Amino acid sequence: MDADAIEEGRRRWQARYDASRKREADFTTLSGDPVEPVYGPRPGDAYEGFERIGWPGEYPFTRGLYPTGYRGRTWTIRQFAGFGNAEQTNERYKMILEAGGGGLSVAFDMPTLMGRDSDDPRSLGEVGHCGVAIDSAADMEVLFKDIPLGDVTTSMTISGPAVPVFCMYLVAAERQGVDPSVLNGTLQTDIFKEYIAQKEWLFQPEPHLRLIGDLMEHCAAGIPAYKPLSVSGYHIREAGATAAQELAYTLADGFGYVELGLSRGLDVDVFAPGLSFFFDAHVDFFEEIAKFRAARRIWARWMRDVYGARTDKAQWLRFHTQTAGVSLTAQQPYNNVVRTAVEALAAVLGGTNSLHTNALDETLALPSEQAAEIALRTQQVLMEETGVANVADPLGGSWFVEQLTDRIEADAEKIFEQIKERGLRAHPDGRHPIGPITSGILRGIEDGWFTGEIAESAFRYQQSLEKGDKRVVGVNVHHGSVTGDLEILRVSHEVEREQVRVLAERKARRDDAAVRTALEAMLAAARDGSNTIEPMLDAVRAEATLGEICEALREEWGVYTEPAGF
Ligand SMILES: CC(C)(COP(=O)(O)OP(=O)(O)OC[C@H]1O[C@@H](n2cnc3c(N)ncnc32)[C@H](O)[C@@H]1OP(=O)(O)O)[C@@H](O)C(=O)NCCC(=O)NCCSC(=O)CCC(=O)O
Repeated sequence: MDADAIEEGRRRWQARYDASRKREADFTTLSGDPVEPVYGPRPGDAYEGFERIGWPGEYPFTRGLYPTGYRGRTWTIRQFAGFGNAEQTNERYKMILEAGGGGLSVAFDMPTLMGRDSDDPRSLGEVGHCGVAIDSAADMEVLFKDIPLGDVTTSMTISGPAVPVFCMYLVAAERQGVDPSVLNGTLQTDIFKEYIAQKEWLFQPEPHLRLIGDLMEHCAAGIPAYKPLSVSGYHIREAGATAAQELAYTLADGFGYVELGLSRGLDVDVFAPGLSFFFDAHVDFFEEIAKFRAARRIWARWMRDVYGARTDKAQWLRFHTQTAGVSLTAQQPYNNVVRTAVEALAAVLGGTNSLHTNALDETLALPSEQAAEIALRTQQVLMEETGVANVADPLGGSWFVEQLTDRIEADAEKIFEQIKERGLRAHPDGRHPIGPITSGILRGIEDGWFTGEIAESAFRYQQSLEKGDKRVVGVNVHHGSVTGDLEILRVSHEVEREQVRVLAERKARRDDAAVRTALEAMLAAARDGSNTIEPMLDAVRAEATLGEICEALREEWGVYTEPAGF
């Protein structure tokens, strides 16, 4: 790009920056020297390929979504938490909010993630263990007791049974007297990554996609700020994918949901802002920063050029980041604080919109209160002390980071081609039921391609670790203990007994006939193709349990068994 065009862009950015609201904060270095809100080429210099880098707040958004970067608003500190019953988790949420957490993020226990009630024999031993147990709207009410749902953005990490759990959240809001249309938050929902990596699905892919389409329709029509899909690379990366695979599979999944929305006749400029993303911040500092920058650029280009999005918001890739659980070690666990800080810094330099920092004890158990607090404070140290929130995309223009960004983008584009090819194998006539990327994803799930590719990457990494080419302190180098014992959070089995008892009591009190009628109406909608959300809401209002709703749908739609493969 020639120098004049760069200057014109700078002036455009400056005008938008001047017109934007900034935080009341001291934007100088520790020594008191002023810093600019963003840096670019020296005035008068040309810069080849600058259109790929650009200015913050402008297409292709490589440097961030807002002209102000974090000067307008810092990222959301959103710590993922949940354990035991709704009451215990509610206490933890209040502690997080009092300590300066900016939003909530619900971790559900395994039975809830699988759409099963706490009294299901298959839930035995798991109730309240890796997250909070939620059986019905009544539990959801307790979970958010004294937390005004209209004022706090709430993320819920659930995908198989996302839609019924979302209905419980809506009903809890209704019972607080909050108008659902003002709710703001995020539901994970992303089912593609379940088949690809995390493996927590309820049905075949098609009925899941149908439910997701219902949810997108419902939110686009009536809950404009809510993000019904958090397209997640985190679990793909944690399963062993490389950075480029994480990026490409996740963005492809995002394209799949765009195709789903379009196939339902929704307006891309209306529903696309409801898609947000969730990435892993692993420990290779620069590669991660490059990944985040490439993610925004690829998404904006595809949204504009392939799917016809016209507004900035529909071209924006907004993302939450979690530091890499898989990088934490049980050996010398206090070192995990350092790893997490470095990973969090990469997320921030990559422009994350929201961040979870893992606690040092998470390889061993759910975080203790003390470990959870250190994790939260890690973000606050970055935010308040280091000056990283003063300048947008401070590594933009670094030869290394720009080249890494380009390379990861090119790798991702190659993977999109492979996915499209798989779609054509499934539909050689080019007539795709939902869209070309969706066909490729579904084919890649069916034939185990994604799983195989990830397994291959995980295997290669493990080999290099075992050979000593890759080094991890306390694991294959620098052995020995630097710390004493950790105090681990243990969730008592009493939680399960109590949850089962309360559930039985609630079931005894409710009107069973009303539950049956509501479930029948929901199944009728499932059969006739109309939107399932309203009848599901009625079932939830009647205190139908999560297990009852999911079981009814399982019976209707059948279950999914992964093809065997190696
Ligand atoms: C979009 C995100 C990513 C972030 O939403 P947030 O509300 O926190 O932040 P945001 O939208 O970026 O910002 C809030 C509002 O401020 C505005 N805003 C932000 N920065 C601004 C700036 N500089 N200038 C002007 N406005 C600005 C935004 O446009 C938005 O307004 P408007 O709303 O008006 O636009 C959302 O989807 C989210 O919260 N995701 C979290 C997902 C999550 O927690 N997942 C946990 C998974 S845990 C998991 O899966 C477990 C893994 C495991 O351990 O196994």
